[in-house]
Formats: sequence, structure tokens, C-alpha cells
Amino acid sequence: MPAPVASPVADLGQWPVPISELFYSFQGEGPNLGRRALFIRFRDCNLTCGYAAAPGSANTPATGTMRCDTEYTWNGAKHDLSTGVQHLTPQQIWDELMRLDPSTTNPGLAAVDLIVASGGEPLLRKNALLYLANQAVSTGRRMEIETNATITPGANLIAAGVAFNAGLKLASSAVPRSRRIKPAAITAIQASGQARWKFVVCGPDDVAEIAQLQAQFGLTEIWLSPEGTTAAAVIEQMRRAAVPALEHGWNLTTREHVLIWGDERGK
Ligand SMILES: Nc1nc2[nH]cc(C(=O)O)c2c(=O)[nH]1
Ligand code: SF4
Ligand SMILES: [Mg+2]
Repeated sequence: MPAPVASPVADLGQWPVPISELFYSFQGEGPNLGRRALFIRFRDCNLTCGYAAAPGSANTPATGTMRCDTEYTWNGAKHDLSTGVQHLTPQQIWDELMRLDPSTTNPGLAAVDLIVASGGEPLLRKNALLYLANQAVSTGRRMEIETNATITPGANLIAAGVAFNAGLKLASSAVPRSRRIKPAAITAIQASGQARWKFVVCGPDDVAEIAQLQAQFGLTEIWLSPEGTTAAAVIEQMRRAAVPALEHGWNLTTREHVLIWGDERGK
């Protein structure tokens, strides 16, 4: 098949991107906690949470207390990144999401009105996101992007009305500050008026660092999110985070899908 030809009005829907999984679940975190949602999990990430640098081998030990819970999307030293990954055009992604929406086959059900893009790092695929955001808007749906907030989204994506669940990474991730804190991206996402800042908390040191970032960048709408891939760990971290969150004026989310399904994929 000949390669697609770029046109001035680029058809953003035709360029394939690597997708780790597409699924239908509840939004497990943040302001839309508990709402039914259609998820797109993109492959690849520009960060390496848990490790100071990309691990050289499967045995490279993680040194951060905060560890990525989706290493299978980016850590090629430990996982075969091609397993289960599909290269889909944004148009195919949208078609598959609509297939996952039970209202497509049963019009008696309410349509799933929330699309969640996660990864990996979804802002590595801005054109795909823009196509999907436009599809969402034109079908009366909203879209949220779970991002590490190190990449500027660009005016088009902001104008498309997406919300950013912007999860800045802290020292506990072991990623050097210069890689995880990108002032231009943070400023653009905050200025969009569409950001909810979400911090995964593992311990008391995280609280001071969040307060510092809030002051430095004027972050509004802060959410703490408990680290953990088991229900017991999530509940324990929520108990520890509750008082600091109330004292600092921050919100606290749980991770509903972990409470229900542990760290099962595609949930
Ligand atoms: N149910 C569910 N909700 C989520 N919200 C954010 C998720 C993520 O992995 O970014 C996620 C996830 O993996 N599952
Ligand atoms: S930014 Fe998110 S996906 Fe990327 S390594 Fe960190 S936790 Fe994992
Ligand atoms: Mg997750």
C-alpha cells in the first residue's frame, strides 16, 4: 500500500501510532472518578519512573520509591514492547472505541461520554490526540489526557477543549529533576485553564516537594493520588495522605480500578 500523502489539511486520522491497549472501564482517578470511560493506552514514554535512566537490562534495579505501573508500555529491557501492541490509525482507534461503547450495539444504554488517553506518555502522539479530541467533541463526549506534563500540548489540542490530568513526577521517581520538570510545558498546561495537577504520593518527602512546585508554578487544582498496585497499598497511602492534603488545601483521589482489580491490565 502506498504511504499516505500529507495534505495542507492534514488528515490526522490516517497516521498509525503504537497502541498498548484500548479498554472500557471506570475512570479510576481524579475529578471524574467512577465515571464510565473509554481508554486509549499509547505505547512509549519519555520518562523512566523508578529508574534514573532507561534501564540497560531486565535486572536493572529500580531505585525510586515511586515506580511506573505501566512499564510494559516503554521498558524494552524488561518487556517485549511489540507483544500485544497494535499500530492503529487514529481513525481505527476511534472505531474500536465505538465498538467498545456498549451503547453502539444497545442504543437503550447511555453512551460512554468520557474518553481517557493515557500511556506511556500520550503527548508523544499529539496528532492522534487532536483527531481523537475532535471526534470526542463532535459526538458529545469529553476527553482527558493523563500526562506527565513534560511536553507542551500545543494550541490546537488546548483549543479542542481536552482536560489535562497532569501528573508531575517527584524526586521519589528517581528521574533527575531536569528531565521531569519542564517549565515551558508546566506553564502552558497551567495557562490552558484545563489542568488538574495530580501527584502520586509515596511518603512525607513528596508533600514538601508538591508544595514547592505549587508555589513555583502557581499550580491550581491539586490532587493527591495514592501509589500502589494492591488495594491494601492504595488504602494505606490514602490514610497517610489525607491529613496533609486537607492541611494544604489539596484534593485526594483513590485509584478505584486498583481497589477493584489490583494491577490487572486493561482495567
Ligand atoms: N480504570 C482506570 N482508570 C485510570 N485512570 C488513569 C489511568 C492510567 O493508567 O493512567 C487509569 C487506568 O489504568 N485504569
Ligand atoms: S511518566 Fe507515567 S508512563 Fe512514563 S514512566 Fe512515569 S509513570 Fe510510567
Ligand atoms: Mg494506570
